[in-house]
Amino acid sequence: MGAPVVLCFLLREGQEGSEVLLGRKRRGFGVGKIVGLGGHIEAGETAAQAARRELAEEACVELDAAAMRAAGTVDFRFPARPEWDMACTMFTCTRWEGEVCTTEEIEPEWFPVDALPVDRMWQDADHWLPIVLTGAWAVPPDFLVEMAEDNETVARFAVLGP
Ligand SMILES: Nc1[nH]c(=O)nc2c1ncn2[C@H]1C[C@H](O)[C@@H](COP(=O)(O)OP(=O)(O)OP(=O)(O)O)O1
Repeated sequence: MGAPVVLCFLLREGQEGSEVLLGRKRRGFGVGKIVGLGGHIEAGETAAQAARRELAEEACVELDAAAMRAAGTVDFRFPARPEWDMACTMFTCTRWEGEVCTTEEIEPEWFPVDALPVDRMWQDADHWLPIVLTGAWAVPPDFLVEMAEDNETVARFAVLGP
């Protein structure tokens, strides 16, 4: 299993429908890409606690724990770079306090759920993110993403469950 990480997708209703908060990564892993907000789960933290800490650190918002919904998992595998493997737990959240801000880590931006910036994201996001964000599942889905030798192209994608 890869390093435990979390992603949390804030959702709001815009004029054209549902919108999600993503952001341009300004440093570290995936720099330059549009990514979900989140990061590594620290020792002693639950995934939900890590999501609240990361969203406060990366985007200045305090999530309302009661408005967080478990949204599945992604097992990210990088066979050419196994130290990059990550076991990702996901949440959506529809209520928070504070104004979204830009930090050293990320420049957050709202996108319509039906027009995700997939050309500027990790190539695999197109496979799983629309499913996660529609929320049209009763049980949160579990995905497997295996990257090719270049650590960018998707070699294998699978929905493991439910
Ligand atoms: N193939 C992939 N596609 C994708 O969309 N997101 C991926 C991915 N592989 C990893 N991620 C995400 C999951 C995780 O939340 C994030 C890890 O990057 P982090 O922001 O945690 O890394 P950093 O080391 O820059 O920062 P910290 O954890 O804050 O130290 O990358």
